[in-house]
Amino acid sequence: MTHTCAELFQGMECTIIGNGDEEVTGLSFRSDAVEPGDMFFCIVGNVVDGHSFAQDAIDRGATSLVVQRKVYLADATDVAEVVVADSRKAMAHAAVSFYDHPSADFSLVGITGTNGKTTTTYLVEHIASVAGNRCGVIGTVGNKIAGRMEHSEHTTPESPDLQKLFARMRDAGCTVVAMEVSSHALDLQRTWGTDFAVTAFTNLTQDHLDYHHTFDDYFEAKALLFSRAYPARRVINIDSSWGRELLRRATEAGDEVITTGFASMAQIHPVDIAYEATRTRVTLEVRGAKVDVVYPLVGRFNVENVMTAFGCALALGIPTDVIVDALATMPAVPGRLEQVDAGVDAPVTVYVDYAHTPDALTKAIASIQELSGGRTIVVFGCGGNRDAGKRPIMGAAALAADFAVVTSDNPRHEDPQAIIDDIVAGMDADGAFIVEPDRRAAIAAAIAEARPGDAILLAGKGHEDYQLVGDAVLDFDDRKVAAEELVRAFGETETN
Ligand SMILES: CC(=O)N[C@H]1[C@@H](OP(=O)(O)OP(=O)(O)OC[C@H]2O[C@@H](n3ccc(=O)[nH]c3=O)[C@H](O)[C@@H]2O)O[C@H](CO)[C@@H](O)[C@@H]1O[C@H](C)C(=O)N[C@@H](C)C(=O)N[C@H](CCC(=O)O)C(=O)O
Ligand SMILES: Nc1ncnc2c1ncn2[C@@H]1O[C@H](COP(=O)(O)OP(=O)(O)OP(=O)(O)O)[C@@H](O)[C@H]1O
Ligand SMILES: N[C@H](CCC[C@H](N)C(=O)O)C(=O)O
Ligand SMILES: [Mg+2]
Repeated sequence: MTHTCAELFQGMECTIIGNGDEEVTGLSFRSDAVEPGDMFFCIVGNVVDGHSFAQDAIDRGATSLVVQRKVYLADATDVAEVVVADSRKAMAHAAVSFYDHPSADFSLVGITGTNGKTTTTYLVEHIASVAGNRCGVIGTVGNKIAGRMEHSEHTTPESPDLQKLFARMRDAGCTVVAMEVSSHALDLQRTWGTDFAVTAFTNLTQDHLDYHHTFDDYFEAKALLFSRAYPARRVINIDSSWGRELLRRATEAGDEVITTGFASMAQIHPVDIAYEATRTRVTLEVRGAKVDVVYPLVGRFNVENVMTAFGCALALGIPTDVIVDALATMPAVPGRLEQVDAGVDAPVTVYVDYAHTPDALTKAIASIQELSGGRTIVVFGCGGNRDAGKRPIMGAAALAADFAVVTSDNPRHEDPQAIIDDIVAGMDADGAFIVEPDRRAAIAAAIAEARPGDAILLAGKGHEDYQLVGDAVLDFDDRKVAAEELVRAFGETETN
C-alpha cells in the first residue's frame, strides 16, 4: 500500500516543503518503530515533544516528516516536511487516506461512556452476528476479527493502528464493527476522519480526571462522538443529565436518535425485571411495544447495556425478533461478573468483575447483593498513575458490602501502600474491612472470611491476566488465583 505524501494530505490544509511526490510506505508516530520509507509524525505529547525524535526517525529510514513547526535537518535535505496545525489530526487524516477509508465499507458502531462500553460492544457483536453479519470488535479486552481475538494495547488504538485494523476487518469481509471509543481517543483525535453508522452513549461518572481535570472537560471529550465531526444515528442513555444534554444537542442538530434508560420517557425502557442466578428476564417497552427478553447475563447495569445494544441493533436495521433471539444466546463477557469455576464443591460463589470506578463498584456490589442470599465480600484496589480522586470514593463505596478487603490493583509506578492509604481515607475507620496489599493473600483472606452462602466479588482487574508493578508485567489472573485459592480452601475433587 503506497501513496505519495501529497496524496495523503489531500483535503487538509498543510505546507509541503521538499518533494511531495515521494512514495510513503508506512506511517509511524514512535521513533523506535520507524521502518525505511515511513512518514514520521512529530507529536507534541504530554510527556515529550515528538519533534525531538525527528532525526532518530530519519536515521531509521523515514523519508518524510509531519511537523507543527519546521525542523531544520541539515543532513537530510531530501526528507519532505509537511507542516500542519495539528499533527494528531493530520496523522488521522493521512491514516484514513493511506488505508483507503476503510470505515466507509462497513457499518461501524462507536460506543462511549465511563462504564459499559466493552459489554455493549460484545452484545452488538453477538446480535449482529446472529443477524448474519461478519463482525469486528475493538476494545479493552482485545480486537476481534470475525471471532479471532488479538491483543490490544489501548481500548481505542492510535489512528494509524486503528485505520490499519479497520482495513484488515474490511478485507476479512466484516460488515459490522463494534468499537469502544475512549475519551482519551476522542481528545487525542485517534478516531478523526472515521465514518460511524451509529454512535452510542452509556453513562458518565467519575474516572480519568487525572487526564481531563474537570468533569465538564471529560464530558466534552465524550460529546465529540455526537458532534458534527461524526455524523451518525445516535443511541443515548438519558438516565443521566449528561445523556439528556447529548439528547438536547442531537435534537438541535436534527440527528436521528434512539433513547434508552430506566426512565419511562426513554424509547427503550424496562417495565419489569426479574434477576435470576444466571440470567435476567426483562420486559422492555421498545418504541411503545412490549418485548420480552431473556439473556444469560446478570446485574442491573447489564439491563442498561442490553438496552443500549438493542438501540444500536435497531439503528443498524436489525429486526426486533432477531435481536430478542440473539440475546437469549449471548455468551459471557470475559471478566464482567464472571463466576469462577474452580472445579471444587465450594460453599461460596466468587465473581470476577472489572469495576474500577466508584459507580461500577457500587453497581457491581448491588448486583451481587441482588443475586446472593448470603453476605457480600469485596476485594478491590485502585490503579496507580490513574485518577487518584476516585480512590477514597471507591473506599466509601466498598463499605456497601458486608466486608471489604482493600488490596492492590495495578500499582504501576506508585507505592502500593500510598494508593491503599488514599482508598482507606474514604472509609469509616469502624467499617468492616481489612487491608492486605498482596492481591493473592487478599483473595485468600476473603475466602477465609466467607461463610457458606456468601458471595465474593473480586473487582478491578476483570479479564486482565497480568499485574503491572513498576515496569514489570507479572502473571496474575484473578480467575486463576481465585480458583487456586478455592481449591486450597475446599480441596480438590476426584475429577481434578
Ligand atoms: C494519556 C494518553 O493517552 N497518552 C497517550 C499519548 O501520550 P502523550 O501525548 O503523552 O505522548 P508522549 O509520551 O509525550 O510522546 C509524544 C510523542 O513522541 C513519541 N515518542 C516518544 C518517545 C520516543 O522515544 N520516541 C517517540 O517517537 C510518542 O510516540 C508520541 O507520538 O500518546 C501516546 C502515543 O502517541 C500514547 O502512547 C499515550 O498513551 C499512554 C501510554 C496511555 O497509557 N494511555 C491510556 C491512559 C489510554 O489511552 N487509555 C484509553 C482509555 C482506557 C479506558 O478504557 O478507560 C485507551 O483508549 O486505551
Ligand atoms: N452500564 C453500566 N453502568 C455502570 N457500571 C457498569 C455498566 N456496565 C458495566 N459496568 C461495570 O463496569 C465494569 C466495566 O464494564 P465494561 O468493561 O463493559 O466497561 P467499559 O466502559 O468498557 O470500561 P473501560 O473504560 O475500562 O474500558 C463492569 O465490570 C461492571 O462492574
Ligand atoms: N482502561 C482503564 C482500565 C483500568 C483497570 C484497572 N485495573 C487499573 O489498572 O486501573 C484505565 O486504563 O484506566
Ligand atoms: Mg472497555
